[in-house]
Amino acid sequence: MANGETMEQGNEEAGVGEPLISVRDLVVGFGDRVILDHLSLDILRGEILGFVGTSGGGKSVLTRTILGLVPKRSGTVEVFGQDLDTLNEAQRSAVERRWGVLFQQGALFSSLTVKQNIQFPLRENLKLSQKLMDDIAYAKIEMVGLKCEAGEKLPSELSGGMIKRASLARALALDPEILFLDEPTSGLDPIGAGDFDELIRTLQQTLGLTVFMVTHDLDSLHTVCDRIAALADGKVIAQGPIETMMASTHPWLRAYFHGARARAVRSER
Ligand SMILES: Nc1ncnc2c1ncn2[C@@H]1O[C@H](COP(=O)(O)OP(=O)(O)OP(=O)(O)O)[C@@H](O)[C@H]1O
Repeated sequence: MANGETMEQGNEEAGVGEPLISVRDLVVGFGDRVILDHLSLDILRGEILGFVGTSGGGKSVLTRTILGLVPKRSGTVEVFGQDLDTLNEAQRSAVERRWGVLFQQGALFSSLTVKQNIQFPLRENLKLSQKLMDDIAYAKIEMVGLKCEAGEKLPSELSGGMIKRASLARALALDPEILFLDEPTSGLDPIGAGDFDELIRTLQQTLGLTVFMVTHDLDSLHTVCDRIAALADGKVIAQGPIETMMASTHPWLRAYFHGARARAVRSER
């Protein structure tokens, strides 16, 4: 949070909806290391929230904790107004169907074609005819800007950018309301990264998605994020639109948003 700013003020500033995900007082650690130390954060309906922080600071750990993949020591995580700890298995699966995840490495199944990868969550969660599953897979392939021939290819036959798009298509298979993206543009050249950012923005606007995006990419932060939250020392130290982050006096934020790389990005814009 910027100096003296409350979370509510930050939300109003961004002009977006109510919290879809609320994290309160979250503590996560491994052995005697505390990674997230009483962290609180809201992800608001309809926004693209960029999440930045030092390398190894716990950005992926937060994502994985929200998704229920890492146990927490204390605190609460509410998704769609429900505390995941209080849900039974069926209720939890129902919540999980409402989010899509794009992990850093894409994580496609290497022995399945793109089409089969996209159909994997459909098979796991729904009973659909093969024809309908094919129609859905090709609709998602088109949605992410791939040619329909890509559906028959194995991940090893795709470029890095195509793998990102195919992984995104799989994350969209169940028409999620919220997308979690872990460094979606890492490994892409600047043009590929810019195209991918544009795709995320278009999908967010046309599908009404909420997006939580862990990123180091200053271009993405400037061009597609409605709000940014910054993690340091296990806590969210600032959040708000890019202007709020740029105006922060916190040393890490100053170095990040005003350092040599940041100046280079701004001069290109
Ligand atoms: N399962 C685990 N067991 C032990 N330590 C872990 C585990 N998962 C993550 N960590 C540690 O937690 C810390 C935070 O990791 P995390 O991957 O969340 O960082 P990050 O902010 O996403 O970093 P980067 O920007 O480099 O991807 C790291 O020191 C990591 O080694």
